[in-house]
Amino acid sequence: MIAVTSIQFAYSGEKPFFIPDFEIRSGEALLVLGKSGSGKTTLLNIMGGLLAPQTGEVSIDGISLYSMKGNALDKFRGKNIGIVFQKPHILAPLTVEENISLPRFFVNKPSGEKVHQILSELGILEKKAARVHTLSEGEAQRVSIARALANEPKIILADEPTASLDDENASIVVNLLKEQAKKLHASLLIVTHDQRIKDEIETSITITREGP
Ligand SMILES: Nc1ncnc2c1ncn2[C@@H]1O[C@H](COP(=O)(O)OP(=O)(O)OP(=O)(O)O)[C@@H](O)[C@H]1O
Repeated sequence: MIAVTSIQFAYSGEKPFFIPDFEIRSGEALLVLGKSGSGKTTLLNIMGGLLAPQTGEVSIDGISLYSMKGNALDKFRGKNIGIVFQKPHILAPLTVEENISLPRFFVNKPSGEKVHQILSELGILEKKAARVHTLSEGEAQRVSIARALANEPKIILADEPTASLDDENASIVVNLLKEQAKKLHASLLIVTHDQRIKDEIETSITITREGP
């Protein structure tokens, strides 16, 4: 479970964001909606341990994220949080399989079978030896999801995962995220302004720059 409490955040010299308190229990999903510039990616980065708020707390299973710093925070993030970025951050010189193995390598977990299982569940096993530039956008997004899931995280954060996808691929990607979150008993947060996702995930909050 992830809980966001009393967060205050402003980029230097800018006006603050209004971030409501909320929690996402294990196995549950939440959509964060809001116009462009409302602070959705900012919120995701705060929840992912990438951007410390000025005040307030993000806690994961009772552990306060920002009570940790530097290496300890990086390790905790690597082990517990899977982030699907807006643009797939996949490493071009590596194959699909190597890209998915990397996060496991960093936390000293063996790859092999687990990586095959994830690739197979996401329907990209036959692409395991492929280089990233040979993939379609839908496939690249699935690789990106596979990489976020590689360490079987407790928290899955996805930033506009369907933005560049057609209806069919958008639906496949959302359902994969939902299924995997259920299976891992993880909390899933999807940040989006894609109206198509609203039909797939019922619970949502909307953030605005002006506040309530
Ligand atoms: N590092 C930064 N320094 C200063 N301002 C920033 C920084 N990153 C983002 N911003 C500003 O903060 C606001 C919110 O950005 P953010 O990316 O969180 O919005 P968003 O809701 O995710 O937008 P979109 O839907 O377009 O991705 C924007 O006005 C943006 O220009």
